[in-house]
Amino acid sequence: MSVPIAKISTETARAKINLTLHIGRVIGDPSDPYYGYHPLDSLVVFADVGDRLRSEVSDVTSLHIDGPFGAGLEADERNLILKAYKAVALKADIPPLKFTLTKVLPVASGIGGGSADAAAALRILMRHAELSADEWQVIALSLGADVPVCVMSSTAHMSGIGGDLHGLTGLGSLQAVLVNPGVAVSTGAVFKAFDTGHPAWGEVRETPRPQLSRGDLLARAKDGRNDLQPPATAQQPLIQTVLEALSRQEGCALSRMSGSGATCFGLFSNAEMAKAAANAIAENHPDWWVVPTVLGEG
Ligand SMILES: C[C@](O)(CO)[C@H](O)COP(=O)(O)OP(=O)(O)OC[C@H]1O[C@@H](n2ccc(N)nc2=O)[C@H](O)[C@@H]1O
Ligand SMILES: Nc1ncnc2c1ncn2[C@@H]1O[C@H](COP(=O)(O)OP(=O)(O)OP(=O)(O)O)[C@@H](O)[C@H]1O
Repeated sequence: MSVPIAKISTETARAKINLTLHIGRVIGDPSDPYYGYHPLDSLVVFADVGDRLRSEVSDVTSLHIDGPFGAGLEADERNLILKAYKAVALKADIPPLKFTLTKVLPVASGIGGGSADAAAALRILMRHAELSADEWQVIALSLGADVPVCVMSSTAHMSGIGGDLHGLTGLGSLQAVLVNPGVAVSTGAVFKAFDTGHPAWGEVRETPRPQLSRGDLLARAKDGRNDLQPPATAQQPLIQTVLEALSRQEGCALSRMSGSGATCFGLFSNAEMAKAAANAIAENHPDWWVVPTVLGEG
């Protein structure tokens, strides 16, 4: 059975938000394939804001980037979209594709923009190549720990180093505001600081603390935390300023950092309160990226 080929494809690369992120002790066994990585346990939701990726069957594979955050990103072979293409091309016969990425999400900001772009590219490539579910999973994880969950792009419990996924349905949605203060944070550096900074951040468990397995999204979020927030804030104190700006807003039920930062989210009782909070923060900080959004739908 051959895969039906669409000449033009489009995908949205939605922002990934770690409502909770529990981290365990670094994998210290050099014979382990995930040596140097950390076991994690996370409740992941997706926002209704994201990058847009378009592809068109062409004579040669290329990438063009535009959009508000396009200038901060090179369109060369280091880009995760071209890495995804290359990884699939090693396994299957795929046509050259001309990709256009509209970069809406800030780069290196804890909301998986690069991972979501790679995942969007994989979803497009799935229309051009027939590989087994296991092969797609191996390719996704080889591109980044967040890529498999971004391929799913729906509410999930994530464990292992990021590749063990369990989809969660019926948990509804949350009104939220995302805020990034315009400072890039290196994921690897924050994990390193997490390792070396103890006991300042508390004791590191060998396996990460499990998630609450009942209740709605807000109850589950409130039960957990982001273990990377203290080491990231120590590296980038502006994160604390963002968290305070969010928690000061009327109706803010919870404020927390996502991923390795620096983007933080605030959860609000309703859409009006989220919009009012976003307007107030944007007015005080015109240089910050501030977006009211819905988390967990679709
Ligand atoms: C922090 C999270 O965003 C939470 O969702 C992810 O775990 C990070 O996912 P990602 O950005 O796709 O990460 P990768 O590109 O695979 O790894 C970047 C770096 O983060 C560290 N890393 C990442 C994932 C993990 N489970 N343990 C780690 O220690 C490693 O030092 C690695 O070199
Ligand atoms: N298409 C892309 N978009 C964004 N970053 C990319 C892309 N391709 C490669 N990168 C590189 O990947 C790195 C991480 O980008 P990304 O936006 O996924 O980080 P992040 O939001 O911190 O992720 P996480 O939530 O997984 O920690 C950046 O330093 C960037 O240079």
